[in-house]
Amino acid sequence: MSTFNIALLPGDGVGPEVTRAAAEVLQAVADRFHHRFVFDTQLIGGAAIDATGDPLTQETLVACRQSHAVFLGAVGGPKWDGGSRRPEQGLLELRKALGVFANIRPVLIYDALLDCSPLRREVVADVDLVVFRELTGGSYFGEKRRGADFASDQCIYTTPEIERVARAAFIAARARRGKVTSVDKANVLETSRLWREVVTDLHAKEFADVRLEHALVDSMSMQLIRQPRAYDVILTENMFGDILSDEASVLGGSIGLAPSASLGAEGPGLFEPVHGSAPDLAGRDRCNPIGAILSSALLLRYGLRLADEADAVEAAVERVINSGARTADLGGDIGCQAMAERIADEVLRSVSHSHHVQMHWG
Ligand SMILES: NC(=O)C1=CN([C@@H]2O[C@H](COP(=O)(O)OP(=O)(O)OC[C@H]3O[C@@H](n4cnc5c(N)ncnc54)[C@H](O)[C@@H]3O)[C@@H](O)[C@H]2O)C=CC1
Ligand SMILES: CC(C)CC(=O)C(=O)O
Ligand SMILES: [Mg+2]
Repeated sequence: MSTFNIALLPGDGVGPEVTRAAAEVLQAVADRFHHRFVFDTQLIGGAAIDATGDPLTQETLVACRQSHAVFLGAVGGPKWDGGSRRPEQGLLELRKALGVFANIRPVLIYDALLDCSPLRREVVADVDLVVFRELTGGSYFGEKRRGADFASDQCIYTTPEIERVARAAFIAARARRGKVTSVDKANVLETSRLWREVVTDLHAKEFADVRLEHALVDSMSMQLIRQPRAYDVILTENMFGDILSDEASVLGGSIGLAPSASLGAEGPGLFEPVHGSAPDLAGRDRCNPIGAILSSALLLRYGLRLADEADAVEAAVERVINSGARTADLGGDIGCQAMAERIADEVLRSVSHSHHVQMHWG
């Protein structure tokens, strides 16, 4: 029996609900596959500010560093808006401290949910794409200044920062359909001009077998919903990736379904749903836990290298969706907890088989 330490950071809003759901499914995996998962629950975000004044405490950081993988729910909410310490700052600091520069956001389309997307069936059917978002650079991390009548957020990218996330995207593309669309704003931004040069050079030197195209972020955000099947791997910088991946989640039917994995060169990965703390749903058992549960599948695959176990979770999610179970965001009336229980039960009964295209990276 192998033992893995998993740090759980529930955070704020629906964060604790979806974290509980993911932990329940992970426990089912441990039972079904005879592993031992030791969960260490720690504060982050607004919950950490309330308890300690700090959105990321040293205790939380040490627990994360000592773990094999970190699972995070969500942070933020109106309670802390306008405060001097922001919950979101804790998450940004954690990403930086763990060095998780590549944020991988697969967009999953379930046939049974095609009608949940506001887009036409024929537009979203068979979409299979993944966003590689740079996660520890750009304007979220540059110097912030605020004067009486001005504010600025500096956006800096270095060549190594661009190269390492681009390399991850090219490697993923090789294992998929062999195409990378690099998104920037090179007609306006100097950082984007460097981004385009570095991606082009790396492609020529190491990945000439992969098809590379460049797109400007404004037209990309239009094409992504007009012809999403045109894309395989979308590579982009931090803020553009944040925005495009929320947009892309609409293709699958709900942001509540969308998972993510954040990986670095070494150390534990960070796994979190794409959505935020959804204050409108918090504490009501109304949110969809599937984005979190699929993030726990990514934790198994990339964080713990347990591919069969990850397949089992993904297959269990698909079977439960195919059975007609729907949370409110998808037009149903099943609660977050009941949905998690159904998926955990399916995991316990599972033999591993999954149709999802696997990414091999990290
Ligand atoms: N990774 C994180 O912790 C993130 C935190 N945030 C924070 O979350 C707070 C709320 O931000 P919003 O802009 O409202 O984004 P949000 O993603 O929390 O919610 C946007 C919309 O999606 C819905 N939604 C989100 N998660 C859902 C789920 N699991 N099931 C069903 N519906 C779901 C919400 O009800 C809302 O209508 C803010 O404080 C923001 O800073 C936002 C994004 C990411
Ligand atoms: C720091 C987070 C609130 C940024 C975000 O929206 C995300 O990572 O998806
Ligand atoms: Mg976001």
